[in-house]
Amino acid sequence: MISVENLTKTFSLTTRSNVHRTQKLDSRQQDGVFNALTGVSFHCQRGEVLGLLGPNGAGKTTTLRILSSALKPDSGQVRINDIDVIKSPMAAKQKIGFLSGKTGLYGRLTARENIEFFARLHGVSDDYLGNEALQIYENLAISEFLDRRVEHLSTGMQQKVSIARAVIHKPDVLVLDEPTTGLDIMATETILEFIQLMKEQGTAVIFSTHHLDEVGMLADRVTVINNGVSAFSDSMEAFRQLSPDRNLRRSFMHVLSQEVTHVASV
Ligand SMILES: Nc1ncnc2c1ncn2[C@@H]1O[C@H](COP(=O)(O)OP(=O)(O)OP(=O)(O)O)[C@@H](O)[C@H]1O
Repeated sequence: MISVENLTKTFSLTTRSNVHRTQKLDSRQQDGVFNALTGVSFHCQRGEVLGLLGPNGAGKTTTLRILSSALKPDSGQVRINDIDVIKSPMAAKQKIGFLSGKTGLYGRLTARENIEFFARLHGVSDDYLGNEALQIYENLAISEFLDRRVEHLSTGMQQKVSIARAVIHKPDVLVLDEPTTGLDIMATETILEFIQLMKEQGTAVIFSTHHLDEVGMLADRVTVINNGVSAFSDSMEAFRQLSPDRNLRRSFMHVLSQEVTHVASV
């Protein structure tokens, strides 16, 4: 189980590039700082999928980077079972698999070399790589491409290799930042089926997306981040009930129009 409580993160806007990033006037910007997160909380149990929604710039990637310990929050807590992710990032990295927006694969290495390099850093055995790992490759439909250099693979194929790399050390929690953005229907389908499989195997999966149909298909829980705050965090059923006709787009728009936050206590 992963629990996230009251995360806050402020970026300093001292460099030209940072100022440029938030050029559009945003109420979160003041006195040379940008309050990207001011209160994000949610949780996801073993064998659950949580869909993380929010408009552009809401704070989804910032939140997910904190979960993966790529970024430190100013305050708040992230716990995976009994591990405090912020205090013990190395222990947490063993428990979490993270797919970020950029693939971060080495183009001149093959897909297999990329995955195995990462696996060995996490202490994965050769025996596992020669046996159980083959099922992961099969499930992601990358078996035939494993010995090609990553730079020669399509975007969808690279994304699937990145996902294989994120799960090769058997993490308890899988965090995927917009895993299907820019992919074709076939690659998207494979990735959605893979998320479902991870859930069935007991992994807690958190994925951010702008595609409400993906959330409708897979998610047990929904968190909506708006302006750096979790404006809604509850079950899929509670999210559907926000709209009289259980329409996800209308539920989403309803949350964005509300000042009052709805965060379930359990
Ligand atoms: N290093 C930084 N310095 C200043 N501002 C930043 C920095 N990183 C992120 N931000 C700002 O924080 C806000 C939240 O960004 P984030 O990438 O988390 O949004 P997001 O919800 O993932 O958006 P999208 O859906 O467009 O990917 C944005 O306004 C962004 O410009």
